[in-house]
Amino acid sequence: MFFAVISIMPEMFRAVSDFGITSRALAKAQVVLHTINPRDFTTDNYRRIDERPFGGGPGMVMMAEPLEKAVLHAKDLAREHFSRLGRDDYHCPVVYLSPQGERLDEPMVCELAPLDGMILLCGRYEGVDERFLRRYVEREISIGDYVLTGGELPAMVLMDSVIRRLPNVMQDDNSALEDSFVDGLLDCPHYTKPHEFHGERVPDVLLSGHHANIAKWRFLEQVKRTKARRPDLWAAFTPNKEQSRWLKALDD
Ligand SMILES: NC(=O)c1ccc(NCc2cccc(O)c2)nc1
Repeated sequence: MFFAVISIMPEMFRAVSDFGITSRALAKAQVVLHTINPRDFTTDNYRRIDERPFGGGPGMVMMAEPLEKAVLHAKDLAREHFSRLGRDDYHCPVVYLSPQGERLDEPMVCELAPLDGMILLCGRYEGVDERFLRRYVEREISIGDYVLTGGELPAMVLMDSVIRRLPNVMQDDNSALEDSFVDGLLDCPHYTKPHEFHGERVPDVLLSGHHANIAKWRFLEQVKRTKARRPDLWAAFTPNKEQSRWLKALDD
């Protein structure tokens, strides 16, 4: 998967490129990451990328022109990348991370993971000149209803959530399938060694080796936890046939 991030703080992306599963995905060339600094596309001596907002008000706004040169460069990198793969039919949308965006959730991650790539625009300050956004941005995404000092952490959250769903990236591809939210419920409790921790033992069913009982126990634990913590998810949940049978047993 191809990623190009446009950011005035490209070093922040070492968090993705130098650590963990995302760095391994990069090393195995399952993921390509380019960082592009709009400052490199400025022409004045001060390398200006922001200016005071028209109409007054606090803070600064990111200017359209350096961002335009940066995004056109990102598109060139994408074209080169995919032409090396003999492909010219790729789709690599420009995505802007902002509190005004569509809320990122697991269904959206599943929708984004199959994309050929993404060009991620990380805003800072008060935001970006609207004329640039209207001309170049295809998707605006928010990771939650709060404001951060920049779009870099949201961009890394988005990248991480997508990269872990790529085939052969996780230790066990199934782990991404059994996450919280994947089946519309929160995840069940997990246990591992030691068998006893401050006198608290592991639930017997998990030591029974009886896989059907274990699956049922885990599902019912998911249900209990989702009902208690996320009634909104529980209200939207539609059980499959087997889950409906297990639920009936719960009510009996
Ligand atoms: N919730 C998010 O995904 C998110 C994204 C970015 C961000 N900060 C940069 C920024 C960018 C644009 C406007 C703006 O007001 C702030 N903060 C939070």
